[in-house]
Amino acid sequence: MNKTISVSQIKEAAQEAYEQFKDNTGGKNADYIPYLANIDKNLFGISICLLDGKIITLGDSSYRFGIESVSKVHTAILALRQYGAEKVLKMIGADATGLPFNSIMAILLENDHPSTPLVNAGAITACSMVQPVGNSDKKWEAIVSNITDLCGSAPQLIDELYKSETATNFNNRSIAWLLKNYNRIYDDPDMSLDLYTRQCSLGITAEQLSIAAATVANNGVNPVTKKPVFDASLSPKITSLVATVGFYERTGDWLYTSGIPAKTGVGGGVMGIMPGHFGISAFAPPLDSSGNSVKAQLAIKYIMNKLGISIFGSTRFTITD
Ligand SMILES: NC(=O)CC[C@H](N)C(=O)O
Repeated sequence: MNKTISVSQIKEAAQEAYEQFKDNTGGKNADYIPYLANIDKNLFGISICLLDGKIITLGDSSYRFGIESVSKVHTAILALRQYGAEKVLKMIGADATGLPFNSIMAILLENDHPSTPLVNAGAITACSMVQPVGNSDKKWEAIVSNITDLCGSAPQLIDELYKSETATNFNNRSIAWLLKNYNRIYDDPDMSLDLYTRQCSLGITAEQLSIAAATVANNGVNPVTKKPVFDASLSPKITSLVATVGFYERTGDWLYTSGIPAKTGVGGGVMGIMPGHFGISAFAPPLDSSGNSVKAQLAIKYIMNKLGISIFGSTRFTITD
C-alpha cells in the first residue's frame, strides 16, 4: 500500500500533540544529578526535520537542555566513523541489556563486551575509543565537532551541569573501572569517564536533535547544511542500535507503541529516526521511572499514530508539500 502525507498533516499532528500534552503533569525531573532537578518542569518542545531541510517546531524547541544520554548516539556515530561497523561490534557490541542505563549487573553478566554504545558502560568505552587515543583535548574536539556536523550547529557545554554531574557520578566511576578490569576501556579510564560526563553535559536544543536524527535518516547527509557527515552504509547500523536499546529496559514497549526507533536522555530529550523520511525530537524534563521523558514520549507516539506510520509497517509513504 502507498500513501502520501502532506507537510501540513505533519504540522497538524505535531500541533495537536503539543496542545494535548502541554499541561500533562506526569513524571518528575531527574534528581540524581542536582542541576537537572532544578530545570523548569513545564518546558516542552517538539521539532521535526524533513529530508529536504524543512523544520517544523513547536513550543520550547530552541531551549538548550542537557543532551545526556542522547549524546551516546552521536559518539557511537563517531566511533563508527573512526573504526567502522565491524570493529565497533567487536569492541563494544550491539546488544540490548534489558537492564537500566547505568546497570553494573549488565557488565557482570556480559563480561565479554559492554553490550552497546547506548548504555553508560558502552558509551564510556566509546569515549575511550575516540581518536586520537591518549589526547583528551583532541578527543573532546572530535566529539564536539562530530555533534556539530550532525546537528548543523554547535552544542554548548553547560558548565554547571558538568560540575554537578562530575561531583555525583560515583556509579559511573565504578562502571569505568569495572570495564578496565575486563579490558574494555581502550584509553585512560578516568579520562574516558570525564569525556563521557562532559559530553552528557552539552546543551542542545530539540531542533538540533531533530536535525541530527534527520542526518541519520538521510544516509549521513545533513539535510540542512547538505554536508556529508558519515558513510551511508552506517545509517542502518546506527538506527539498529537505537531501535535495540533506545529506551533501555522499556525499549520493546516503546517500539510497539510508537513504531519509531528513538533514544532518550535524562535531560528530557528524545530523538527519533524515521529512515528515509524525517528526524523528530521532543523535550520535556519530567521522566518516568526508567529515566525517559513522559511528555516527549506521549508527543512522538501521538504524531506517529496520527500519521499512521511505523518502521515496522508495510505501508509505503511519501511526504509531499
Ligand atoms: N540516561 C541518561 O541520560 C543518563 C546520562 C547521565 N549522564 C548518566 O550517566 O547517568
